[in-house]
Amino acid sequence: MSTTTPEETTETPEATIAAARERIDALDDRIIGLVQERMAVSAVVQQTRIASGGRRVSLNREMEILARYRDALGRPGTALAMTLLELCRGRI
Ligand SMILES: O=C(O)C(=O)C[C@]1(C(=O)O)C=C[C@@H](O)C=C1
Repeated sequence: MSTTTPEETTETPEATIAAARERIDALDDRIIGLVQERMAVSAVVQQTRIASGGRRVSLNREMEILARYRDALGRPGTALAMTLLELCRGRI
């Protein structure tokens, strides 16, 4: 990651924005890949629990996950965790 600021370079604002957007796009690609990986791992947990007589959903575990995201990211973190959980186990 570059640590130079626009003031330290002769880059135009347009070039700085374009370069930063490329990094954002690359980060978003990685985030989407991680979400898809999370969905696959979550499916293994859910299928294993169902196959052994349990329920698809574990509310205690979801409370832990919500708290973790809230502690790290504040209130929007809770919303993000809820969206991730919906992607991973569907709507409840
Ligand atoms: O950890 C589990 O027990 C899971 O089933 C995974 C997971 C998740 O995606 O994080 C999905 C559904 C459950 O309600 C809780 C958590």
